[in-house]
Formats: sequence, structure tokens, C-alpha cells
Amino acid sequence: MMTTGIVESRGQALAIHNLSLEFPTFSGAIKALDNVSINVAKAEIVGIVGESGCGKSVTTMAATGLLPKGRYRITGGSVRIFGHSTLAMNESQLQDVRGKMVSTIFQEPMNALNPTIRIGKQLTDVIMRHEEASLTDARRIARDILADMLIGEPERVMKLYPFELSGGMRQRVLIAMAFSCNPGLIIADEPTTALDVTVQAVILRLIQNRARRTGTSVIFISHNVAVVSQLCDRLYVMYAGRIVEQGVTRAILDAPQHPYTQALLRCLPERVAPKQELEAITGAVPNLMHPPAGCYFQPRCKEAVDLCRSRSPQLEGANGRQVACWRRGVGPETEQGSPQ
Ligand SMILES: Nc1ncnc2c1ncn2[C@@H]1O[C@H](COP(=O)(O)OP(=O)(O)OP(=O)(O)O)[C@@H](O)[C@H]1O
Repeated sequence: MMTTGIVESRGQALAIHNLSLEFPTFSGAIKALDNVSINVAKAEIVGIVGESGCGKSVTTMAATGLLPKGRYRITGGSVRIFGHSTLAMNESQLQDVRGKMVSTIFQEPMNALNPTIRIGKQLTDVIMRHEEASLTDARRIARDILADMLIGEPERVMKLYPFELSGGMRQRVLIAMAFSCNPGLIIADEPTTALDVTVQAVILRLIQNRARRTGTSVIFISHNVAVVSQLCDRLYVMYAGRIVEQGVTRAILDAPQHPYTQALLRCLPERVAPKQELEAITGAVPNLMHPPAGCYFQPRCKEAVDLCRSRSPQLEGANGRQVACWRRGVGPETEQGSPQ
């Protein structure tokens, strides 16, 4: 996939190039990723959006070596994290990358925090290990990051065990933990889906704010375009293991090109006039063991023509705006924002 000049000149935090991956099973291979390319520049905030099962998590987990060993097969492509090629790394090299360069924040903080150790010790241990800081310095850094996460009385919270905190507070602690080892890249994989909507918005904004201040790159993974579009510089839209559209967030929101992106946006209450009905996308994501011929979205697409049913469209476009759809060449007019 092509990258923009802007992105390249700022340097890459993550460069996934044409990654294809499958999960072998007794009844056949699940083709989870097909030629996925994602670039994240240093200090850039990028969103990956799409329905459940589209391959958002598999993409970043494959890149960081978090998929179960021996259960998947890379069938093509490459991944570089800050210039380091991760696909050929052994487990200890991957742990090094995950410890020093990338932190992932998942949905359930209880699984990521040790229930038997006080918050303060968990945080200071990480900081002392990564920053080679003294205990006094590590405690000061921990206090600062917790305060940055808008945790009042950080000293008191550091004395508590994870179970003594609410879900929202635990998630803030986990985000503090992710930032505490100063990673260049944070992957936030639906980190707030389990929380209520108002808490979600506040917490996601905390990640964005600290990332902007510290120059950390972030990937927000979400099935909710509305949530990520408020936080991200650019968006990648995934469907059935393929990137179907990518571009600057504003351009995608103002003039979505792919029928799937358009459908995702039509599902958002905030984009629908008061008395208009919300649309749901009919049909389901295809079975990736037996994907349909041609464009994977064609069985659900109202605009599909014969070509869509026989040949896969490639991502095409320029200036960082690309779409994979036979009905939408991103030509000079559409780059300006007018759908064809
Ligand atoms: N360990 C595994 N073994 C077999 N198939 C898997 C495995 N992990 C993921 N998959 C399959 O890969 C595809 C992509 O899954 P993935 O979890 O990346 O989707 P997602 O877009 O992140 O969805 P969600 O939002 O539900 O997490 C799905 O079809 C899923 O069933």
C-alpha cells in the first residue's frame, strides 16, 4: 500500500505492509487478514474501525507477537515497529519490543492488573524496570501519571488493591501503567467498551491528551466510528480482514467513499436527522473460511455490479486517501471530497 509523503517524512512508529495471515483449522484455513497495510507515524493518532470479527485485533496482535504461538500462519507481508522487523523475532525479542516500544491496553483491566499487589507497587515496579529510576523517583513519576489520568488523591489510590477501585478507575490505572514505561506507541484495543458511555469518552480523551503531550503514537481500535473519529488524525476502515478505505479522519467523515464506510456512518445516531430512522447494515461479515468471490462486501452492497462479484478491488488513491471499490475510483474530483 502507498503511504503519504507527510507520514514518511515524520518517521514511522508502525509500518505493516501487505500482511496476510490465516488460522489453520481442521475444516480449513480462516483467512483472517488479506494484504493489510497500516502505517502510523511518530506522534500520530490513528483509528482502526470495523464491525466485530473484521480483523482489527488480529492485525495489531500479530504485529506485536501476541497471537497464540503455533495457531496461526503468516502467509505474506512484513511488520516494522520503530524500524524493527517483528515477524521474525523470538519471544524474548518480542517481549523487549512490548516492554520498551509498544504498550497495549485491552478492555478488561482486571486481567491486566495483579489482584494481589497494591496499585502503587505495580506502577513503581514497571517504572523502576524501564526507567532505571530509584524508588523515590518512581513514586513521583507514578503520582504524576495518575494525576494526569485525573485520579484525585493519587497517594491514596497507590495504597489500594485493584478490586478496591471502580471499573473506570482501574482502566485509568492501566492507562497510567501503559504510559509509565514511555512507549513510543500505545495500542488501545476497545479499552473502554465495558464502561458506560460518558466514562468512555473521558478516558479516551485522557489517552489522547497525554499522547499529544508526550509525542506518543496511538492506535485506537473500535467498532464505533463516532468514538474514534473524535480522537484520530487518520482512520483505517476494515472489512472481513481487508482495509477497504483509509484517509484523514475529516475527509472520511465528510465524504466516505466505500459503501461499507458509508453504511457504518449511517448507523450513527448523531449523523441521522431527528425523525429519520437509524439504519442497520443488513447481512453479516462473511465466514472467512469461505469468503465470497470478488469484493468481500458485495453480498451486502446495494451498489454491487458483476465486476464486484468476480474480482477483488485493490486499494487505490493518492494523497493518503485510498478506497478499495470498483464503483469509486478516488480520482481528482473525489479527493476534493465529492463522492462520485
Ligand atoms: N485464535 C484464533 N483462532 C481462530 N480464529 C481466530 C483467532 N483469533 C481471531 N480469529 C478470527 O479472526 C477474525 C478476526 O478477529 P478479530 O478479533 O481480529 O476481529 P475484531 O475486528 O478485532 O473483532 P472484535 O471487535 O470482536 O474484537 C475473526 O473471524 C476471528 O474469529
